[in-house]
Amino acid sequence: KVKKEPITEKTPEKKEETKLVDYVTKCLQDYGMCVVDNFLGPEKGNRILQEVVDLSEAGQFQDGQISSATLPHTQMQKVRGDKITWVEKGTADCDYIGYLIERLDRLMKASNGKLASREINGRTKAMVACYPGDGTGYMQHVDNPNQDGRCITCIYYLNKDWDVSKHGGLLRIHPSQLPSIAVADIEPKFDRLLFFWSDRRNPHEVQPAFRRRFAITVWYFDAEERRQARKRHEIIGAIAKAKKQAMAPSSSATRP
Ligand SMILES: COc1ccc2cc(-c3cnc(C(=O)NCC(=O)O)c(O)c3)ccc2c1
Ligand SMILES: [Mn+2]
Repeated sequence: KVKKEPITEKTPEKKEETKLVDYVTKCLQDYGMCVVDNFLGPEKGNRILQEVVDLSEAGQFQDGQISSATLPHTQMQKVRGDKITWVEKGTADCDYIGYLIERLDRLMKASNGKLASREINGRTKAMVACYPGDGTGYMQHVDNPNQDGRCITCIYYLNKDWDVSKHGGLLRIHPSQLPSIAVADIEPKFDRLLFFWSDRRNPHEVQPAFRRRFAITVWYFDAEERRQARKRHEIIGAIAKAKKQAMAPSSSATRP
């Protein structure tokens, strides 16, 4: 008697998610980056935007800027003009930002094992960033130039009716994995999700923004790289401690 196999009926959402996982993993493999538009839909997108605007207007953002010490003080060209605040799932008054984090975690968990040899095993909190629109941006940089463990940068944009020709604020990536194209220009559009490898494969910049520009970034960790980074950190800490002890005036020494 043949055992009747249960039909694993995939719900439409399940099918949707599998399709998205296949698209994201293939894109990251082939191009080192991936854009997903209309990720959550307008209702959820608007809820998240409202929470971010409320955070911004409640003065929750701190200056994220790093100023380039090399330039004379007068023309201090800010390396980075964004103001940031960190949000975790469960942060008060951030239920919809929490929902976004939940959806990203699910997507990354489902993508695990399909991202080259990377094993994603954790993430940072969500960094909510606001470029104030004063013409500041972020000079070309690499998110993770020295193997700190972060392997995928994931940015969710919240800017309605963004017109780069008027508002600037373009994200320009100079992908080293794609010699064929010089740059990838990504507009910070509402409900747009962007992934890219956080390491030196993707130097990028935020061009000067002339309108308030919101984004939420989560960095996902690669287990092995994170382990190595922690180990290096511990060794550096141990050396510093040993040095301090060696330099401290030893109590046993008799005062002259
Ligand atoms: C030591 O504490 C901190 C805290 C927060 C930090 C945030 C960034 C960062 C990195 N990249 C971008 C970016 O590329 N944005 C692209 C876009 O918005 O389209 C950005 O906005 C911000 C870098 C260093 C940090 C150090
Ligand atoms: Mn960056």
